Amino acid sequence: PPSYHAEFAPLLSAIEQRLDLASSVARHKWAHDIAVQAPVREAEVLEQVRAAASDYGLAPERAKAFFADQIEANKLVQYAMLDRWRALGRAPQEAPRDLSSELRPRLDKLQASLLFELGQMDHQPPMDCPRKLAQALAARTHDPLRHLALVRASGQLCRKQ
Ligand SMILES: O=C(O)C(=O)C[C@]1(C(=O)O)C=C[C@@H](O)C=C1
Repeated sequence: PPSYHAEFAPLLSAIEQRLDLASSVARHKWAHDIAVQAPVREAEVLEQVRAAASDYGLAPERAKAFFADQIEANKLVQYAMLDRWRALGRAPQEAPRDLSSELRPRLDKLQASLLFELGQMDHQPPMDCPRKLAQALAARTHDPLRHLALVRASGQLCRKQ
């Protein structure tokens, strides 16, 4: 049993929780015909994590780079979902959840656990990080989009500098 990559589990779970909101964000953007890219909001998120970084033993630039990857992964999933819905000519029936009153606050709430788990990992970096991470990602999902999103989100995990 591949328990040797268990050390990645808490951080990857936190990453996945944030990615799980991407399709709801895309659903809102489809309903209101809003662009995926929201530069002002991105700058706000990155500034928030820079400011919070030291509470988790992280350098501001490390926290920022990690979150820039989370945002890129989120957009990857959003673009993929919108592409599917355009091809089908419709999105799922579910009522869209509101971006500013519901979804962004939920994304904000996940910041703490992501920074905490990144801090834990950086405090004790796994040996042979890139290979173990790849194995952990492979074991985590068989969904191609989800796998790609996780690869993007963890792109700089093993590169502390
Ligand atoms: O808040 C949004 O509009 C999102 O799409 C979420 C998010 C993020 O991952 O935080 C992703 C893309 C946007 O450019 C800004 C922020």
